[in-house]
This record gives sequence, C-alpha cells and structure tokens, in this order.
Amino acid sequence: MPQPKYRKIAVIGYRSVGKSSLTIQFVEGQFVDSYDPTIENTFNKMVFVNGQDFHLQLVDTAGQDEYSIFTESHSVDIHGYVLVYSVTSMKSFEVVQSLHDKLLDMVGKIQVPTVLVGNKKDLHMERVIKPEEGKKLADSWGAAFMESSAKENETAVEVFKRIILEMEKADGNAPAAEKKCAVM
Ligand SMILES: Nc1nc2c(ncn2[C@@H]2O[C@H](COP(=O)(O)OP(=O)(O)OP(=O)(O)O)[C@@H](O)[C@H]2O)c(=O)[nH]1
Repeated sequence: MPQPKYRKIAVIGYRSVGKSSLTIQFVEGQFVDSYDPTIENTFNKMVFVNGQDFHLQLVDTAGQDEYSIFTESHSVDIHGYVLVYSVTSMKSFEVVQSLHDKLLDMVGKIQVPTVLVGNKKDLHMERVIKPEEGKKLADSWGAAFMESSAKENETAVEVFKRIILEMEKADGNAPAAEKKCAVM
C-alpha cells in the first residue's frame, strides 16, 4: 500500500461565512448552528480519493477582512487553499477577492491550488451573489468553484475533495479522465 499523502489546507475568508461550519461538517459530519468566532483551529482527517489515501491537516483560520495581515500559518507548508464567501454577503465576496490578491503576493506565485466556495446556498431568500459571479471570479484566478451549504454533509465533503484534486493537478497527477482528454 502506498503511504498516505500529507496535505495541509488553509480555510480562509471573511468573518461568519461558515469556515468552521464547513470544516466541522467535513471532519465530524455535523452542523453547529451557534456562532463562535474562531481564533485558529487545526483538524486532522484521513480520506481516500482517486485511489490514494490522504492525511489532511485543515487549518480553520480566524475571519479576515481586507485589512488583515496574513500570518505564517497562512503560507508555511500550505499545499492548498479553500477561499470561502457567503452567497448572502456582498462584503464577504469583496473581501475574498482582496484576500486572494494578498495570498498570491505572500506566496510569491501567480497561481496556487485553490477552490473558491460560495457557502450558505441553502439561504435562498437572502442570496445576493449569483453562482455565475462566483464562477467568473474563480475562472479569472484559474481556480475551481463550487457552492455549498455547511448544513449538508455532501457539499462539505465535495469542497475538500475538490481541493485535493486541485492540489493533485498542481503536482501533475491529474485524474485519469482528464489525462485522457489532454492527449486528445
Ligand atoms: N444556513 C446556514 N448557516 C450557516 C452555514 N454555514 C455557517 N452557517 C452559520 O453561520 C454562522 C457562522 O458560521 P461559522 O462557521 O462560525 O463561520 P466562520 O467563517 O468560521 O466565522 P469566523 O470564525 O468568525 O471567521 C453560524 O451561526 C453558522 O451556524 C450554511 O451553509 N447555511
């Protein structure tokens, strides 16, 4: 059996967008309704994706805004980024754009494995950001995009599977189907 691949992922975004809720839904399979602002938490989880075991270390960061200064925990040893906004908050969508710019400045690269996530998609009446707007932004970054609800286990799992695939792509390990397309 091949050894599990160790991958460290940072979950970043404005306050109260659901970073902790998504992470806890993925790691523990439950939704926490209360709001308890995070300072910083790290979670470990083993997953099996694409025929490979991964040991994920998830860094659930404190909510940031456009004035936040990124600390070492946002860059040292991080293999991939989950950038979260809430589809109910224009401010969080603006902030995620400035966080992405800062992130690239800090790591000194033009692209890093990233999934842009529009969370709280279950709050239909409060939605202010359309899926197309999120997709357009992610495309401009060369990142993956999806919407999620931390209330549903399925979409939380999907978020972390997507970032694994993005990290694998960056390592030159695209899934078999994609490799086939590239040859054609
Ligand atoms: N309806 C709904 N509520 C959500 C969802 N995700 C999070 N929430 C709620 O939104 C609030 C904030 O969620 P958190 O997960 O604490 O947000 P956070 O981004 O970690 O917040 P900070 O620690 O301040 O950065 C909580 O009351 C959650 O229950 C979602 O997908 N749908």
